[in-house]
Amino acid sequence: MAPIVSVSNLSKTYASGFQALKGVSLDIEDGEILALLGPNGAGKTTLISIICGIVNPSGGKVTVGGYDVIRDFRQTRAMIGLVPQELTTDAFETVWNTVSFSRGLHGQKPDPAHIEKVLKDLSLWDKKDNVLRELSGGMKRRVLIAKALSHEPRILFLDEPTAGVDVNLRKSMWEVVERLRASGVTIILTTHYIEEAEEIADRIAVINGGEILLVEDKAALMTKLGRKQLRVELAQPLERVPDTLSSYDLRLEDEGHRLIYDYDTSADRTGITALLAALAEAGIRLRDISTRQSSLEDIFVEIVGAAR
Ligand SMILES: Nc1ncnc2c1ncn2[C@@H]1O[C@H](COP(=O)(O)OP(=O)(O)OP(=O)(O)O)[C@@H](O)[C@H]1O
Repeated sequence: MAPIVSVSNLSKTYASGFQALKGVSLDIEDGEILALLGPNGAGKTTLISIICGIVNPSGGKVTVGGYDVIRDFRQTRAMIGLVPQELTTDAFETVWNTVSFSRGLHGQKPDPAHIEKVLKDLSLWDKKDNVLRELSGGMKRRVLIAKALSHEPRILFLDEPTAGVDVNLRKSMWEVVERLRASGVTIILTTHYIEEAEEIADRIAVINGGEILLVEDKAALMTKLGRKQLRVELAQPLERVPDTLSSYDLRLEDEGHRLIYDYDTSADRTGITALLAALAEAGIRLRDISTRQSSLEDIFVEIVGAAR
């Protein structure tokens, strides 16, 4: 099936001369939840702003549902709902009017039944006649989601949805996201919380310095999570890994004081027994041994660090 969003060789240089995106290519599948993970300033907001038609690219191409985001702006914008980081709506407008107006802005005919459903789904129904400035921060965030869903988009972008949000709201937001996914909506969320990506995403893309470093199924990343590391502290530092141990994929750390061996806990043979025997045979004396489970956090730090 053709991807619902296709980004190819996208670049963005801001007027200041800063290059925020450097040849980004990414396909987003219909119906998936993709987490776009990256540190501050990585280019996440720039990327989704271009897909949503808010920021113009400097080069490259983006299609949404087969339409070009620049040439066919109306069609692509109608398919997309965007939940921005901050609320910029009129503080004196009511919840009902704000959300209904948003539907109209996207060229859709009024549909009070749909607006009612969206407000009920987001537990905002009893606040429908309140003006926005009377709402708590968490409720305002839910209004942002309601606005983004007002025109029944096929694709929903959530930019840092849980920054500064309490645990309860976070949970209820994930329930909403799950329901939307079940109804066939494609969801892209940006975050720098790794646990968040781990919890909810089907696929994870890591972006840093305006470049996509990795796009992978979460399940595949989880397999990497299943990997462990044997850390051998040496009595005497080694300058390099001896040739007799070259059949093992070993790394030296801490100026030769530590040997690192990565192994798969689910494999029939981890290779640990043979490795320890080989170390003894090579006359290498050990001071200590420990094992460590790698996490998505480690993988993230590793790939972002390696790219620097
Ligand atoms: N209008 C602009 N003019 C100049 N530089 C900009 C502009 N908007 C963003 N940038 C720069 O582009 C880079 C990427 O910004 P972007 O907002 O896309 O990052 P982000 O990954 O969303 O970060 P965060 O996690 O902090 O929201 C940053 O270095 C930022 O300073």
